[in-house]
Amino acid sequence: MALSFIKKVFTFGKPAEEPVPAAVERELEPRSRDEDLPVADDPVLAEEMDTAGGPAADIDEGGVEATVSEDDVESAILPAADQLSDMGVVPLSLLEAEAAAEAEAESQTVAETVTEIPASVPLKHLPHEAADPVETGALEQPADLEEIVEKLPEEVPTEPDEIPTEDDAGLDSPYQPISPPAGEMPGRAEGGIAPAEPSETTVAEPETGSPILPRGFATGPKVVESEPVVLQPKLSWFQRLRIGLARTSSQLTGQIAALFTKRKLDDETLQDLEDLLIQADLGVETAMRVTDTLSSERYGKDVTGEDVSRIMASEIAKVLKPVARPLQLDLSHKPHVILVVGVNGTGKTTTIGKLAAKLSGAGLKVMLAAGDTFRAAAIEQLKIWADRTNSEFIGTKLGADAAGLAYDAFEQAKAKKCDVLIVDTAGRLQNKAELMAELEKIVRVLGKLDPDAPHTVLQTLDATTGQNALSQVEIFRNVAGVNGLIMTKLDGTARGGILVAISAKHKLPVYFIGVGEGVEDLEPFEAEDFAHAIAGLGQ
Ligand SMILES: Nc1nc2c(ncn2[C@@H]2O[C@H](COP(=O)(O)OP(=O)(O)OP(=O)(O)O)[C@@H](O)[C@H]2O)c(=O)[nH]1
Repeated sequence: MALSFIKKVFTFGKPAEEPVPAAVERELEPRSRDEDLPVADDPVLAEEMDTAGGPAADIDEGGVEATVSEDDVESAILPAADQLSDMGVVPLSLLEAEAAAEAEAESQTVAETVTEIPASVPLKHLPHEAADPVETGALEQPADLEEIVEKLPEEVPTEPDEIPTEDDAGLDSPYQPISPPAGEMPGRAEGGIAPAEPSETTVAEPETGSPILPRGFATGPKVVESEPVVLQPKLSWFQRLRIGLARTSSQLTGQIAALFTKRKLDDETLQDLEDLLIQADLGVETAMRVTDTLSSERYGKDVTGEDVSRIMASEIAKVLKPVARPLQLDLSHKPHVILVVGVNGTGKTTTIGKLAAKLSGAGLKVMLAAGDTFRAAAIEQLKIWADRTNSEFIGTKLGADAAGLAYDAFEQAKAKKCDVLIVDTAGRLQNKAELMAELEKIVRVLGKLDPDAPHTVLQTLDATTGQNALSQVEIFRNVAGVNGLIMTKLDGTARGGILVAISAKHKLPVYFIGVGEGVEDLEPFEAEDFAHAIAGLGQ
C-alpha cells in the first residue's frame, strides 16, 4: 500500500533534468547575514492607574483632637428610630426579622411545590416548570432587571486554572497559539477567547480522602459529553481545489459573463476578452489561444459566458498538461536530496512539512535540514514539522554557514540510511546578489558529495504575488538550477492564473500545489482539475 501511494505521488527513476555542475571547492567558514530580514513589532500596552488620597483626618486647626463622649457619638451618627422611617431607612433588627419571615415563607412554598410532584417521577425527570421557584412564586420575579445587573460586580474574577494554556492547544498545527497572560484574556463580550466556564460535569473539588491530582485531571465517573460531536463531511480534493480557487474563478467568470451578455462574437468582443484574460494573469500566449479558438468556432454567433469558460478550460489544460508531472525520486541515490528555494514567505518550510508527511507516511525515511540559519523561528518551525512527521532533523546555530549545514546533513542522512533529505533554505529576494550567491554555494557543496546532488531543486512560488513570480523563476533557475515548482497559497487569491503564465513561459514541471496551511492542503498538480476549477466548471 505504501509503495502504491508513493507511485501515485512521486515517480521513481532517474530525474529528467540536467545534473547540477559539481566539483567546486568547499567553503564552510561561518558567516553572518548583513541583510535585514523583516521583524514583527511587538505592541506594548500600557495602562495608567490613578490613586486618590483619602480625606484628611479630622483634626482641629490647633492640631488637638476634640474630646467627645460615647453618647455624643451615638446620637450624632444614629438618628432616632422614629426619624429613620422618614428617611427610608430600616433599622438592622427589623431587617433581620423580615429576612427570617421571608425564609419561612419560602420554605413553605417549596414544600407545597414538592408535594405537587408525583412520587413516582425520578428526580432527574422533574419538569423544569414545577421546580422553577420563579414560576412557582417561591421567588419573586425581579421588578427591574437592569437594576440588578447594575449591582453586579463589573469584573468577574478569573480563576487562573480556567485559562487555556499552550499545553492545552495540542499539536495539530505547527504554530502554537500563545495564550495571553491571565490579566489580558479578552472577555466573551469583546468577541475574543473567553476563559472556559466551569461546567457542571467537571469535578470541582476532590472527594475527601482522594488524592490531589495535577491540573488537567479529575476524579469521579467518566463524564459523558452532553452535546454530540458533529463530523464535517470530508471534501474531495477537487472540491477543496474549487474552494481554494473560488476567488480567481469567480472574478474571471463574472467578468466574462458580463462581457458576453446578449452580444454576438465580433472583433471588439474578442479584443475585450483578450484584455480581460491578460489582466487575470493568464499570460498573453494563453489569452490569444483562447480568443483564436473562440473566434474560429463561434465568430458572428451568440456566445454565452459558459461557452467561453469551456473553451478557456480546454486551452488552459493544453498549456498545463506537459508540466503536470510527478516528482521523480531516484532512490538509487540514498539520500535523494531535495533543495527547497524561494523568496521569503513563499511557503518553503510549510511545504517541506507537507512533503515530509506524505513521504514518511508512505514508509520512507526522511531527514529535514534547517538550512535557513537566519531565523530562529524557521529552525524551530522545521523541528516541529520533523517531530510531527517522524522525520530525522538536523539544525545548526543561528547565523551559521548554510552550505556547511547542507554538507553535514548529507553525511548524516547517508549514515542513517535516509531515503530522502529535504534541505530548507532562507528566503531571499531574487535581486539580492549576495544571498543568491549563497544558494550557489549550497548547490556546489552538495555536488562535491554526490555529483548529481541536489537531485531536485524545488522552488516555491506564492500565487498571491502575481506577475512577480515570473521573474522569480527566471533568476532562481539560473542561480540554483531550479528544476521543479510548487505553487502555494492558491487559496484566498484572485491571481491563480499566474500558474498558467509561468507554465507557458518556463515549461518547468509543477509537482504540487498548496491551497491551505494544513498538512493535507498539498496535492499533486492535475492539469484538467486545475483548468476546470479556474474556469469555474465542474470536474
Ligand atoms: N493560505 C495558505 N498559506 C500558506 C500556504 N503555504 C504556506 N502558507 C503560509 O505562509 C506563511 C509562510 O510560510 P513559510 O513556510 O514560513 O514560508 P517560508 O518560505 O519558509 O518563509 P521564510 O523562511 O521567511 O522564507 C505561513 O503562515 C504558512 O502557514 C498555502 O498553501 N496556503
